Amino acid sequence: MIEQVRIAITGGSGRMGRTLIESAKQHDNIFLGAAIERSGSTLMGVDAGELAGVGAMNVLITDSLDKAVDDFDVLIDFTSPEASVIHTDWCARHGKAIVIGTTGFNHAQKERITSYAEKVPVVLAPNMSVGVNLMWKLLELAAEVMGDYSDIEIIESHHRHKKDAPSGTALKMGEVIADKLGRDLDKCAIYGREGMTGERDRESIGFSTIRAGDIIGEHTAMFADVGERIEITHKSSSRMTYANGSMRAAFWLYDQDAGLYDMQQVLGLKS
Ligand SMILES: NC(=O)C1=CN([C@@H]2O[C@H](COP(=O)(O)OP(=O)(O)OC[C@H]3O[C@@H](n4cnc5c(N)ncnc54)[C@H](OP(=O)(O)O)[C@@H]3O)[C@@H](O)[C@H]2O)C=CC1
Ligand SMILES: O=C(O)C1=N[C@H](C(=O)O)C[C@H](O)C1
Repeated sequence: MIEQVRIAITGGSGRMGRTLIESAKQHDNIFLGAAIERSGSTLMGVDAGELAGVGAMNVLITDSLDKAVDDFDVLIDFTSPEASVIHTDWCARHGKAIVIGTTGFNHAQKERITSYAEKVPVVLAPNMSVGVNLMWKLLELAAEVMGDYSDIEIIESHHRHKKDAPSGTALKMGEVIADKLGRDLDKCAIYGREGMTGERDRESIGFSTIRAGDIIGEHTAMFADVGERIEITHKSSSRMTYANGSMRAAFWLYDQDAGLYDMQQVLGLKS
C-alpha cells in the first residue's frame, strides 16, 4: 500500500483552497505537489504554505494544470461548477483521479462529470465532513419512521459569500429523504415561500435558505407532526472538517478503479 499520495489543489487561494493547503501540511500521508489559481491572479509564484498562513511549503502557486501534470496523482477541486467540469475533463484526459467538493451543478454538468468518471476515479460530494455523512443515515431512519405523516422542512445557513442556493448539502438531504419515501424531489421540492401559498401540500419537502455573516455551514431537517417534531441538525464550526475529509478522500481514491464515488464510500458507510 502506498504511504503518501501527491495532490494538487485548484482554487488554491479560495476559502477552501487555503484550508486544504493547511490540512495537507498536517497530513503525513499527503504531499502537496501543486496549487493552481486562475491565470492573471496576483498570487502567481507565491508559496502556497505562506498563502495559507502555515509557513513555506516550497510549492509555488501556478496557473495551469498542464504545468503541474508530473507533480501530482489526485486533484482536489473546490472552485465553481464551470471550472470543476473543465478540471474533471482535464483529469479524464490525463489519467488523474479527482475529488470534487464544488456544489451548484446543474443536471448537464453532473452528466458530464459522470461520463468523465468512466475514465478515471472521481469522488463527488457536496459535503466532506464525517458528521454530515453520518447525518444521511439519521435522515433515512427519521424518514422511515416519521416521513409518511410528518411535514418535512430543510433549513440551511451559510456565509454571505456563498453563491449557490440551496446548498449542495441541503439538496442532498432532500434527495436522501425523498428516495427513502419513494418521492421525486424534482416534483415535491418547494424552494422558499411567499404570498398566498395556500395550505401546505403534505407530500412537499420545503427548503429555506439563510445567507448571513460568516456562518460556515448549518443544516437542519425538521420532521414535524401535530404535537411533536424531530430536528436533525449539523453545524460546522471550521472549514477544516471539509478539508480533512478531502485528504481522506484523496488518499482512498488513489487506489480505486475508474468510477463515480461519494464520501459515504470513502468513509466505509456504504459499499
Ligand atoms: N463539499 C464540501 O464539503 C464543501 C464544498 N464547498 C464548495 O466549494 C466551492 C468553493 O467554495 P469556497 O472555497 O468557499 O469559494 P471561494 O470563492 O472562496 O473559492 C473558489 C476558488 O475557485 C476559483 N475559481 C472559481 N471559478 C474558477 C474558474 N472558472 N477557473 C479557475 N478558478 C476558479 C476562485 O478563483 P477566483 O477568486 O479568481 O474567482 C477561488 O480561488 C463552492 O462550490 C462551495 O459550495 C465549500 C465548502 C465545503
Ligand atoms: O459554500 C460553502 O461554504 C459550503 N458549501 C457546501 C454546500 O453547498 O453544501 C458544504 C458546506 O455546507 C459549506
